[in-house]
Amino acid sequence: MSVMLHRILRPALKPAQLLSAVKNKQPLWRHETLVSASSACDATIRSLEDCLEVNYGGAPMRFNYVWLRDHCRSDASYNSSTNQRNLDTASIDLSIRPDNTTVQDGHLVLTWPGGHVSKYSLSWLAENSYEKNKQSPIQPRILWNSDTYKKANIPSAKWESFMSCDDEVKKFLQNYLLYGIAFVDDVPATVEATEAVTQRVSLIRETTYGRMWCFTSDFSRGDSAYSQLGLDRHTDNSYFQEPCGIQVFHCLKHEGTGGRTLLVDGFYAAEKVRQQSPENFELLAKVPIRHEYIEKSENHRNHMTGIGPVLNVYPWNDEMYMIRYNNYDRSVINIVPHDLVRRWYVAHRELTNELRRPENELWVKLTPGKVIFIDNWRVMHGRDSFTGLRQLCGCYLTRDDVLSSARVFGLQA
Ligand SMILES: C[N+](C)(C)CCCC[C@H](N)C(=O)O
Ligand SMILES: O=C(O)CCC(=O)C(=O)O
Ligand SMILES: [Fe+2]
Repeated sequence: MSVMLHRILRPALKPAQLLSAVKNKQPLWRHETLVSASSACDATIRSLEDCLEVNYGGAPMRFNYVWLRDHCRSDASYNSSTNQRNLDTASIDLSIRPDNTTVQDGHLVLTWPGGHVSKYSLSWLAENSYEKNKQSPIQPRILWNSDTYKKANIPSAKWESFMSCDDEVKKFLQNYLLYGIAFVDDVPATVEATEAVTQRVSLIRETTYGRMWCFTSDFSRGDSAYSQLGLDRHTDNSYFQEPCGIQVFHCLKHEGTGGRTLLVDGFYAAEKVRQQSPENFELLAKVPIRHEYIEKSENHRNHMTGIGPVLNVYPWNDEMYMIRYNNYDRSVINIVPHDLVRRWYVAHRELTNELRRPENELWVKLTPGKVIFIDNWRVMHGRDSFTGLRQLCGCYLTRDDVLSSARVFGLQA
């Protein structure tokens, strides 16, 4: 491939400095090197003062020199079989600049002072540039209310194919990532089959409630879930520092009335608050709230607390990643000054009003055979009060493990 090198010479020094520079053998000119490669993967490169500008297709991309040295993919710098860095980042001169810059066969090739050569494929650079990534969310989602969810007509996975076909699990995970809920139908109404379905997705997270749990309204634990009472929308484990990422439910039996499951997209409601009153959104994203689970019975002793804002937002792009909303388990507010407390209640009321809009409520009756996976960092669940024997089994999963499964399938998560 032919590579054309154009040197654009620009005075780097003021005339008065020139003389001493000559004496001290310093470079007189700062080089802005334009490298244009005439091939299918045309790229032009400009060396700027503190970064390299790469024009390759889309918008110009800028890469800091230390970043480039740090992200060198040569064997000495990076172990490509473990995908781990070998290079000690602290050994890089923070004012490093390459001595030579070229484009060869779709690669940017840099020669560093001392002779080390780094090669980066242009497509890898484009994929990993700030310019490419600044626009996209960490996790793409489709926020919903009852109507839009129903209209989307998302198919449930089916037990048979789910258990035998990876592609079925991939489709299921894609729906789960986008909507925060997903269903598997025709599952045998047993704890074992529920466990098997879950394990197709990921690891089960054991908690104080057990690994696989099966519960009914017997007050076996100190929590209203173990009653026949209706439960308002909430997320579980708000009293964990890291609430479980997923909740799995399978209703194995119900001989009675009521007991439908309520689902509400918490992010949909919170986005409404963000649009209507950014200051309330900010309060919900900043004010620390404690949740607590205190259990003191013959068989169980627990005292868990989790502290964090109701809305958890990535600080670099304001994207929401977790909502912690459970009015039952919310603990004493005692680390917030009174005037902020007043404003927080106003913000909390606005969010609650949004969460309670009937058009945001998706009601489903869980029946034997239907397993639901709920994103417990996003979608709230609740239930009608009920009569009769109702047996629910399920488990929790850790979010990291589920997202890992999704990425292994090539999904963005
Ligand atoms: C699901 N399972 C019945 C096992 C536990 C229920 C835990 C309920 C608790 N109030 C919470 O919101 O975390
Ligand atoms: O009984 C139900 O449908 C759900 C109860 C509940 O909120 C829970 O177990 O986390
Ligand atoms: Fe719950």
